[in-house]
Amino acid sequence: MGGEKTHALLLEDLIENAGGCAVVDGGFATQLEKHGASINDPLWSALCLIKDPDLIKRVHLEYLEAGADILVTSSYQATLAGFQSRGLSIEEAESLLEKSVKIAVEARDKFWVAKKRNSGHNYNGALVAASIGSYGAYLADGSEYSGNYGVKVTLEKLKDFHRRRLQVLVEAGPDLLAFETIPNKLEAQACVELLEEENIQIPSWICFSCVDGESAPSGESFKECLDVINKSNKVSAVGINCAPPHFILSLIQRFKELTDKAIVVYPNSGEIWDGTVKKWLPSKCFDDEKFVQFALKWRDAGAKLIGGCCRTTPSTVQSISKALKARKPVSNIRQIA
Ligand SMILES: C[S+](C)CC[C@H](N)C(=O)O
Ligand SMILES: N[C@@H](CCS)C(=O)O
Ligand SMILES: [Zn+2]
Repeated sequence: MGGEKTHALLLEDLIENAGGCAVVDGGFATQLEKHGASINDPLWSALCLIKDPDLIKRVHLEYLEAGADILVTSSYQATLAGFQSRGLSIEEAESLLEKSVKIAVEARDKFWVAKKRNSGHNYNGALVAASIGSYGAYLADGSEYSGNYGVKVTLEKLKDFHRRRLQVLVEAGPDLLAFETIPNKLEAQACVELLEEENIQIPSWICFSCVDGESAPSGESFKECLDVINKSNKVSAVGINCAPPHFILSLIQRFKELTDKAIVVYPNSGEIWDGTVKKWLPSKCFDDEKFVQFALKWRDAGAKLIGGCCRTTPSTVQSISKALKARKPVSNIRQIA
């Protein structure tokens, strides 16, 4: 069996062992802020890789305790260019990227060793997904929600932007890759081409942002976007993250028509990010109870990976996990070494 097959099975096994639908963690940056971290900065949550790595580990452990089967790393807005513009060397920047994966792996291993000692727990051995935030996240101008990168941003430029970060993250040993808040077809294409060109052997998901409930933020249809992704077997799952929960059900139904890949959804609380003032604005917001009602519908509509994004917390994930795993047969509990 080739390495690629083994790695792809890791995600499939997790979904099966979770009872048919695995739980992704919740708002990572949100939880850092709950603990007092100040991330109003061009590096956003990645600032904590420099300032407070212990807090990153603490937040990962909180999401594991809440029942997350997948931890998404702190690298969403961690980029080589971003770190270098703060005066760090390329070596230091690469080492911070590597650290984002190592911290999550350490948290996962520590948690699992402790849980394995007690029989009767209902946890799965979690996987670590290295976050790869969109180019718009790096720009820090709200363009991960507009998809408007301007005419100068070509396919090659996007591939150049992502390539070295992708290589460093993969070398650090995550279980999978999570492309997040991709706002247009061009960037989806760049991600797919990079996975092929770099011959990446671990599974990945590509998640789009969405601001109208219908299309990618750029206005391009999800059919166009998914046609690009469907061509590659390097992508295991596709979906939506950091969009309002009330958009999700119909998007899952749409995606089911457009792809055979697993569907992953982890929406935000419904608040809207204002990229100019760098604040979450209240909108049609949803509490944990409502989020869970939605999550059950998303599961029934065929989503295989469900979690929360910005403004959701460990309490949201705990509620989702309890609800989604209520039917999980005891014999299915994953016991990996
Ligand atoms: C997912 S958004 C809230 C992340 C922050 C944004 N890229 C910014 O830096 O303004
Ligand atoms: N993984 C990132 C996504 C931001 S949209 C986070 O949770 O902070
Ligand atoms: Zn988010």
